[in-house]
Amino acid sequence: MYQLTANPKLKNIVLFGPPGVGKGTQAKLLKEKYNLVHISTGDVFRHHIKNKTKLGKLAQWYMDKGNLVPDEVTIKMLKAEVEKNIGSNGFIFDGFPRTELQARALDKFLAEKGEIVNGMVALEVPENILVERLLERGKTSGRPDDQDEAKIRNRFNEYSTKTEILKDYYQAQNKYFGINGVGTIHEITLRLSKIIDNL
Ligand SMILES: Nc1ncnc2c1ncn2[C@@H]1O[C@H](COP(=O)(O)OP(=O)(O)O)[C@@H](O)[C@H]1O
Repeated sequence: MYQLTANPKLKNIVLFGPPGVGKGTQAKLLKEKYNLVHISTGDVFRHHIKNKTKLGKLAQWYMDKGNLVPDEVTIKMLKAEVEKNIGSNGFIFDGFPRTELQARALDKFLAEKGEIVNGMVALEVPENILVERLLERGKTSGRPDDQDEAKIRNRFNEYSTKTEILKDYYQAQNKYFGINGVGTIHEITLRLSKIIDNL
């Protein structure tokens, strides 16, 4: 039903996968290729933390522990980011939704605008490789949540208990597309593009 009202040129993509899987790297490349607006909830929160806003202070309390920021706060922030970019070709959501409540909120919010999530593209990489990657990133990223193995493990725990089920949520709508996330950056961009081209 939503298909009829949605602008066929618009593409709203959810880039999905566990911490450290390479969503940020790929989102930046795909954003250029498809002329989409990239919204990384992690980046937006870090921006608020850097600028010491009220939202930043609140988010930091959760992020520093490797916990998810509460849904209510995250959804409000995400909506504001979308509103700032109305009229774009579409969005790449990176790090959102991360809970079923967020996914429902996104569907509802987009439907109000006559839009849909066209597809969730997921990068799949084994967890042991990811922990190594995150610790490596922690040496240069300056991110406190990348520097401590206990925090990293907690992020995976949040992922497996709250986020992973979104695979089922989108699969039920025939919108889940998983790809192997091990390979060169270029190989992975090609794998993702093949899916996006057919959405
Ligand atoms: N959609 C979201 N819901 C709740 N918390 C979020 C969300 N997106 C980001 N965060 C918070 O920001 C942190 C870092 O996010 P991000 O940079 O996307 O990390 P990662 O590399 O772990 O995928 C998360 O661990 C979480 O605390």
